Amino acid sequence: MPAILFSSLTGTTTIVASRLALIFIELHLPPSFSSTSSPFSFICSWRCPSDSAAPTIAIEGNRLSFSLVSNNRGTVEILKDCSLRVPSGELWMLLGPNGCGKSTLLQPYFFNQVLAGFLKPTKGSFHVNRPKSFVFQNPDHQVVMPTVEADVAFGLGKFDLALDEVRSRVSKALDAVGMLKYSQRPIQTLSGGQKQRVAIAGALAEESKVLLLDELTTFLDEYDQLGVIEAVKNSVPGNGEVAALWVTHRLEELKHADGAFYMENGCIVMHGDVPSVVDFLKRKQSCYIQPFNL
Ligand SMILES: Nc1ncnc2c1ncn2[C@@H]1O[C@H](COP(=O)(O)OP(=O)(O)OP(=O)(O)O)[C@@H](O)[C@H]1O
Repeated sequence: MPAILFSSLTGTTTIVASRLALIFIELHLPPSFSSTSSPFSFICSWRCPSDSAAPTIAIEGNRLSFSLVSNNRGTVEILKDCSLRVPSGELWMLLGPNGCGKSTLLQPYFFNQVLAGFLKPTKGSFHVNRPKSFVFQNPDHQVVMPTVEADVAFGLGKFDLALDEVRSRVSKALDAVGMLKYSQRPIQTLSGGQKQRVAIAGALAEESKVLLLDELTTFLDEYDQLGVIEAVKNSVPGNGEVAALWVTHRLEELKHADGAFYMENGCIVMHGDVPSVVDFLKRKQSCYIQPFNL
């Protein structure tokens, strides 16, 4: 690791350990999972080698199901037969009411089989391009280093890079999220949205091909929300290199996406381009609103 960037390392041992664990996972686990107990563990046929115009699929899931055994409720089905695909170069959003399974669906894509028997899908198969990165809802759970540039450089410690290369990647990533001028700033002086942008820059510096984003803007005001949206859009520039799947509750963010999935009760009940999903959601809302005569 570039020691010069880490010279003022302080506490936050737990978060550092988490980041190191994520690096370990990324380095040691295969990009695909296929449940051996599944009748659906076939190789997905979304990719068609003979069709050169077809987009590469960066994230794909086939009939994923996930159950937990609960002490008082027995077996609880959290995900039921969920299939999805996100092409490279596109940003897709994952929407749905609280508790419908959005975060659980995102997690298997990131953790793969690492938690053996915990977040391993009960049925189904998936594949995610690599490298991939996960950005959490609360940036305080992710940023660990004392300064902005040190935090972005943190994940690069797993590569054997020359210091010049580290500096170049850090600058490029910070520039992409509009944070270059904050390179030397102590992390604790940043707003929530600025910290989120630093976390996204960390993923970009690692040249991640897939960004898994969980409710990035939940704690942010409108200004920071827009900064984060801009950062994500710049990170998925449409050149087919990076794909993002973003869990959100904020319907106004949909207009920034290339497409969306809508979940209810563990199932993906609708997916498509943004106009189709907006239309679907409007029809759903009118069912709630009409009885109140609003
Ligand atoms: N480890 C667990 N043990 C028991 N139930 C769990 C566990 N993890 C998730 N669940 C349940 O699974 C369901 C889906 O949770 P999940 O966090 O994926 O929902 P979500 O759609 O992301 O919700 P929110 O929008 O509130 O973040 C919830 O009912 C949750 O209580």
